[in-house]
Amino acid sequence: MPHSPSSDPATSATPGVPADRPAALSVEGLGVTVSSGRLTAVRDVSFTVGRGEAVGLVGESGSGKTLICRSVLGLLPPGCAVSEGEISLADEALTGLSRREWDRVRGTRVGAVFQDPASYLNPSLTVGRQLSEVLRVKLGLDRARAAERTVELFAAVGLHDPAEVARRHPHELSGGMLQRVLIAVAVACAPDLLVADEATTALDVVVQAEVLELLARMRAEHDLALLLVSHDLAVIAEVCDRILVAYAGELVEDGPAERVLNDPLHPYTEALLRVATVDDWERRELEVIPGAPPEVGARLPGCRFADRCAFTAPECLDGPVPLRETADGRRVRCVRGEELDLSRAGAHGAREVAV
Ligand SMILES: Nc1ncnc2c1ncn2[C@@H]1O[C@H](COP(=O)(O)OP(=O)(O)OP(=O)(O)O)[C@@H](O)[C@H]1O
Repeated sequence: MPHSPSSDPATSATPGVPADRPAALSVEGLGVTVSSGRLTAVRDVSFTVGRGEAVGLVGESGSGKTLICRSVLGLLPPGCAVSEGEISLADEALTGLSRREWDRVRGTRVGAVFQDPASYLNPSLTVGRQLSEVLRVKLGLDRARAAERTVELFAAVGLHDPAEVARRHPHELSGGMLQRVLIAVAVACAPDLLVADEATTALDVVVQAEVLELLARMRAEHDLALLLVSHDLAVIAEVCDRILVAYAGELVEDGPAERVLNDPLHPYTEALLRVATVDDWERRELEVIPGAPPEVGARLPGCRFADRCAFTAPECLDGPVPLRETADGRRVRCVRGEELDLSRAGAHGAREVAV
């Protein structure tokens, strides 16, 4: 059974979470340093994912998406660390957990699926054995019950002939099958939250659609919250209720998917959507917006997007720009956010975009 929130869950008072949903995940003022603390790669990141909600995280390469996900999973690479902020599940603070406590939380409270499933599986053990071990260690099932449950879970993620699949080693399975195995491992202990970082990127279009459908089904059946990172805006648009836009290590926009996609408030979001040709979902990847984001850790006088933005005014350089809430409950990190009408035909958020 999924865990239920404690008596004092984060609630609708938290920006971004709909009134009827308690938060499954809250991230408050997250900062992440890289290069052994010398550079700040993620700063002032605050967001929530409500129970059963699917939240997409988008942004150019290097904007900090993976560091944010790995902070939530307690899996930052060597040399990287959470330097500021709080991360909590509905009823449990995660910041500062010991390695042992993280091992308990991962799998039971939070599951993860990444781009390259093979690298998260042991090549010398059958996939059935690997899932059975998780069930025995995390849920205390005995050998027979764990083996039985493994086959049930493989069937639940749509693997045909699950008993036979359980006897195979990772190299005997296709990429789509491996991703289903990893999803089975990730949801085996009924976590509240699944973090999927480019989980469908390496799959062909048909298998990608099947895996997305599987995630949607898991979410509906188990009230699972999803934090989904993808370069593919079509994937985000299809799956997510809400979209977070990251730029240069900060969140610059947070709002309902439909509003963010059709009426963006931040010039970066508008530029991102335009280069991805919002109406043309066949183009799978975001193209690069002309110009370059600031170097990791660069200290700038104001908005980090200012030198690529067509709307920069003197006030944009008057100190760090906070992520502020708008009248309609969205959030934007732009001093001119509500004054600009970016939905107008012909509005251009970024300079020098070839038309
Ligand atoms: N292990 C590391 N050591 C040093 N710098 C790192 C490390 N991991 C990430 N960074 C830096 O932190 C910034 C954010 O990286 P991150 O991987 O989170 O970006 P991303 O948005 O996920 O990019 P992509 O879409 O390419 O995966 C990048 O500039 C990156 O160079």
